[in-house]
Amino acid sequence: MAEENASETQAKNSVWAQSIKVHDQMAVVWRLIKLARPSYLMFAGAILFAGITIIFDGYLPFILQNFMNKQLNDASTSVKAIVSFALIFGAIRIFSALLLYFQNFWYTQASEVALNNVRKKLYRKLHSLGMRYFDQVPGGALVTRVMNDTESFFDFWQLFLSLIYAIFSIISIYIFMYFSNSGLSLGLLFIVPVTVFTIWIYQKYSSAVYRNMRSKLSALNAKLAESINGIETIQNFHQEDRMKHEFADINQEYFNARFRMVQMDSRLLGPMNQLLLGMSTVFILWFLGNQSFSSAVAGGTIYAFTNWIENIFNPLNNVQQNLSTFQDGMVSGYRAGKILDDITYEPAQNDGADEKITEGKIEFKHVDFSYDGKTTILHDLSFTAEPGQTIALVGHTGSGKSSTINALMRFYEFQKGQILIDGHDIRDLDPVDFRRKMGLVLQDSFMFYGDINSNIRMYDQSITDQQIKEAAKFVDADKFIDSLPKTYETPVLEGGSSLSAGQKQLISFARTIVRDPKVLILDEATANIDTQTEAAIQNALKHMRSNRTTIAIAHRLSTIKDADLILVLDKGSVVERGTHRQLLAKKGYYYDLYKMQSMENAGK
Ligand SMILES: Nc1ncnc2c1ncn2[C@@H]1O[C@H](COP(=O)(O)OP(=O)(O)OP(=O)(O)O)[C@@H](O)[C@H]1O
Repeated sequence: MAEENASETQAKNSVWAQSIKVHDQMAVVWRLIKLARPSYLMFAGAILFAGITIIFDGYLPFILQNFMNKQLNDASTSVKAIVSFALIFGAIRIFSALLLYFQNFWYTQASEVALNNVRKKLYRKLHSLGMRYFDQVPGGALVTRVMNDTESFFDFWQLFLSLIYAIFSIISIYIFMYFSNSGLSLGLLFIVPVTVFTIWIYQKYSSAVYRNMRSKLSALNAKLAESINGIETIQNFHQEDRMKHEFADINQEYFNARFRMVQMDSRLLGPMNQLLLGMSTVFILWFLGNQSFSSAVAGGTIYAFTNWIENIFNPLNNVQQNLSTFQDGMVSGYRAGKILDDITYEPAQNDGADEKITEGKIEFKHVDFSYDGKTTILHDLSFTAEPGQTIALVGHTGSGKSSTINALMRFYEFQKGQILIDGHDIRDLDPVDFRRKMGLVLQDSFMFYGDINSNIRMYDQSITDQQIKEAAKFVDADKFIDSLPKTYETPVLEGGSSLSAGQKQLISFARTIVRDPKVLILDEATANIDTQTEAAIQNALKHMRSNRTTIAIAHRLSTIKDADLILVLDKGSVVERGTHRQLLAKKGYYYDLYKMQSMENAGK
């Protein structure tokens, strides 16, 4: 029940469920036009061709009218006159078909180029955003925004063309009709307000139905993502039936929403247009019939007017059928705009920051840190790591160990105090040098699609194969790599699912050490690793730490007994500090922690 409420709340909170204000819609339209900037020239060319096609569409019935009224009624007309008419008519048709081809080709091409640009722009923007942003927006939602939402921009730009096409068709056809029969053309103006009204009504009702449908689709996607991501837990806790029922319920709601949409489209659009077309034709026949009592009405005029009227309704039909695209474009544009306008950037360095890390001395001076600017997580944190020293951070879960690393690595901005490296304010350090000299090894090392080589080299071509082998040897990863059939060329899947947790750790050690960092930051793995690999890892860590300043998060206190300084954290404050011996002698917080772990280990 709680789960159902959660998905309902999610559906209600989705952008689809909320109507977007007219002012915001205009801003989105303007943004979508601006995003298409790299394709302006191609769009303009396609629109120009569309303009010429429109004029031909209006002109052809006019020539036919003249032909029928003059040539066909004139007994003295020559074969030459008829053939030249046919040639002109045929040439215009062929030219118009060619223009249509170029118009479609250029416009679609222009939309593709614009789409490509938007995707690149969004991706670049995501990489400029800080961790704080990713804490707030789920990864699945971002994939939808960069991939699916941008697809609807494509349709939106197509709709834009059909709209321009329809407006210019109507104007041009009315001009031709006016020259053919001014009274009748003015009478037919009634189509314009009626059509605008129909579109308005349709838009008003369909937008609610459409938004409802899209919010159900979002909920359905979310349910699917949840089932795939949580498949292990679902199977483990026998949740399959519950998930199946919940999915079936949301799927049914989506079906119902789609059904309402189809019902509405088929009720409103097609029949309404047919009705209007019928009424217009009746009006033409009535008007010309009436006129024929006072003066002769030529057959060509009737033909031309019925043709023109159809030429007005065709593009209108096109626009109406794509109106749901407008809703799609609005919401997608709104969501993409939110990413592009987001200012949750990575913490910035000071202007002209170019100081380099040379020794690796680290100082925290009265640092306060908060993720959201409201709850302070680290309070008045101070410590110094002299070059080559190892500082260990210990404490219960949630005590602030990872947060200390997050502030030191500049993943998040800290609010108060100072962090100095080699005496320089951390904000004055050259960002490229900073990332290269600070070697971070996380608990969960991410593996990229490629092979072991590329995962160690990380696409830095200045690193040689020899250096990769030396780094692997240094961290004791060479033995397991050499035992694989393809050694360093062994393929690695995204996430490293083909490797064990310990092997991934060793590769990530090699990845860090090959860059020869000045400072090592370790988040000790808590994953269960077999004793042999564990010994290899501990050995590698010892090796890596020698001659490097190391800040290590230690979950097992036995691994940091030799640290130069141990900081015991509790609720973001240092409650004890000293060496292993000093802290044991104190018989305080650390002593209790150590005792507890020793007892746990003895019990195993
Ligand atoms: N990205 C985040 N956004 C907001 N609060 C966070 C974030 N990460 C951690 N916190 C909060 O900061 C506090 C300290 O968490 P931190 O991850 O630093 O603890 P830790 O000592 O590393 O814990 P563990 O040993 O479980 O990894 C916790 O209260 C946690 O809820």
